[in-house]
Amino acid sequence: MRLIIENTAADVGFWAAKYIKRKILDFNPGPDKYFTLGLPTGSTPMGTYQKLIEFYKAGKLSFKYVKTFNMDEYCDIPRDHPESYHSFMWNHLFKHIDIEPENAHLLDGNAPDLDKECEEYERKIVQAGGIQLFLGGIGPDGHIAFNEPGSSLVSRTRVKTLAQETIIANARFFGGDIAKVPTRALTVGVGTVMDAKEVMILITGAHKAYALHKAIEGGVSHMFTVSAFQMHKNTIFVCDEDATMELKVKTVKYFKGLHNLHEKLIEEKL
Ligand SMILES: N[C@@H]1[C@@H](O)[C@H](O)[C@@H](COP(=O)(O)O)O[C@@H]1O
Repeated sequence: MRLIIENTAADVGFWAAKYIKRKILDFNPGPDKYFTLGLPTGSTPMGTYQKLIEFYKAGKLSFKYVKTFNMDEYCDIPRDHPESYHSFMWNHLFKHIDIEPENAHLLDGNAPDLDKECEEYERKIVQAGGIQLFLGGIGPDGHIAFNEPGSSLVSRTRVKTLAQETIIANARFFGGDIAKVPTRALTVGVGTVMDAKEVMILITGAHKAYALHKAIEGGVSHMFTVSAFQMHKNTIFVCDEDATMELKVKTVKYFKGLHNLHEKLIEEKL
């Protein structure tokens, strides 16, 4: 595991975007070789998306040969609802870059047969050659995607009922009205994300400090699904100073000592 500690949430977004750019460029995608990127929604990745858009606009990065797979989508709200994850992704990323719309995959939370929709999604990921890099955020209860506490750590894409904590956390996007937050969602499983070649999880803010502590210093537990990534060969956690508040001094010192090594991961190649 790597833990990258940046000063601010904005620095986290910049670091993550530079890492994604570096990975895509190194992969050298083309018509016969698409780079597959897993993506989250939420406020945490917004800075990363903004920087990716800037790279695209500056001609430093293209998404023409990139396929994306989003982690999750609400059920029971229309696709064009302003708070659907479809709307979020189009507004915050896809409409600003050169990705082909058919390459930007999102689950359909209104599909007539939700189980079939989930099975199909898994099949599409396999067909695309698996995910190269899965970007994720976490909920304050340590959930990844919508894998709420108690989710199987080998779960696949499926329908989930949201935990009360998630509904409360997400009410801010629905005018603060808990009754308006959907109670079900489709989500990739922990196992689906674990299959990715690499996983990068962004954690920012003091309100996520306990979650970061549990994610990397606690044991692996299905009650804290992000902890599963302790068992993944290639996981990078990127956090800001505020999120380190519950970590041991020893942990912080160790990873800060690796700063120069971490900078090499995002170095621009000439
Ligand atoms: N399903 C999403 C998660 O994928 C996301 O990581 C989490 C955190 O969101 P935020 O980044 O806004 O804290 O929110 C939702 O629950």
